[in-house]
Amino acid sequence: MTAFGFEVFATDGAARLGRVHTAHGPMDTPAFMPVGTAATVKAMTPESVASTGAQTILGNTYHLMLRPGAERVGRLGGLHEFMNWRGPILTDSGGFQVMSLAKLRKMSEEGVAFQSHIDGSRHLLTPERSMEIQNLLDADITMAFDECTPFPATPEQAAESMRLSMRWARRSRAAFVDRPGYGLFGIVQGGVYPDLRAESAEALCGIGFDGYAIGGLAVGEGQELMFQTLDVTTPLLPADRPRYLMGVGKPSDIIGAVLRGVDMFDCVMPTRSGRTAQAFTRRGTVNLRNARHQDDPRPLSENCACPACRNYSRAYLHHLIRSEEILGPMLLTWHNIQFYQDVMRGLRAAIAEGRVRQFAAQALADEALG
Ligand SMILES: CC#C[C@H]1NC(N)=Nc2cc3[nH]c(NC)nc3cc21
Ligand SMILES: [Zn+2]
Repeated sequence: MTAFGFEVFATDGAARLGRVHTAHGPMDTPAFMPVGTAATVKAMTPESVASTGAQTILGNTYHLMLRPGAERVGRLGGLHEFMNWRGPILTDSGGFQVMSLAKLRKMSEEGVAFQSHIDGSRHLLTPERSMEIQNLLDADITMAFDECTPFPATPEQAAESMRLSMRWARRSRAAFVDRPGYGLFGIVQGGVYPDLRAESAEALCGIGFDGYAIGGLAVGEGQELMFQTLDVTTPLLPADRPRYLMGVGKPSDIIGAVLRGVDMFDCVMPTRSGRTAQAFTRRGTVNLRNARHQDDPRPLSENCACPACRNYSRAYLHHLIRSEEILGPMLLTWHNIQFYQDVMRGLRAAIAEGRVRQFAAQALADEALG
């Protein structure tokens, strides 16, 4: 059985070309992981997701514990069996979602008591219960249970929140069911305060994790402050372990973070935008709802292998959107996931050839042309 592991094949500055090995197969990095919150990447079949080159998808403890229930997914063979996704699955621990979705939350040292936003049922999430749920889901990569520091937060608030998350990280490590090919990632907290980020990174390294995530960025602090925080955080994390920037981001965020040593990304932008008629292109996003597309016979993108670009015109996509046809969000989501995978493939090739800075400069120049 494969042991969980991470190989670095090449570096270009701080950027790394690597591969994460899991029980359900490899993930080439830098990698973008489509979000599959409720055991589905919205508007996509697993086959269509796999066709884009995506190797790993995300699931969410919070959503799946509420519906259909973690024990039920476990009885049905785990998430891979349940949703027919045969590659690696990373599940978030519930910390972030319970903050953003749950009602009537009550925090304590033990964990978070809350009511379901679906039916008002009462639940308690603790580090131990989050580890149990992610084990029942059979996640290849489990995330530590953390307390998500609100933004903005004072240094005192960020410090108190981060230190609670570090105590929960230790409890997550102790409760994690260690199996060959399965890994547990810690999450660096500390808001936008370099000294707190450093304290958190050192605390996690002292506990020891299979990978290290950076949480609490892309929450409105702006790209420059996000990059500054990365500049002080990634060097403190072990070079032989994957680094995962949670919830990021638009293409220029991802490219800038790869240049600063980040290996893994997830974001709802490509899927959510696909459902709101926004298509990603090298020149920025295109709103297919706009009437200017109604007679445009050209494909969305000349050099994209997705079905939307191979088989249809902008005029047709515009028609589907205006007619509220389900095929519209399906094709645009497929294109957006393909676009993100093409950006990651371009980054991996550029790192392999030692030209990642030129790749980044070209991508930014293209986007600036609009
Ligand atoms: C503070 C903190 C934190 C992180 N903690 C956990 N468990 N999941 C996350 C998911 C995120 N999605 C986004 N989107 C911007 N940011 C995230 C941050 C976290
Ligand atoms: Zn396309």
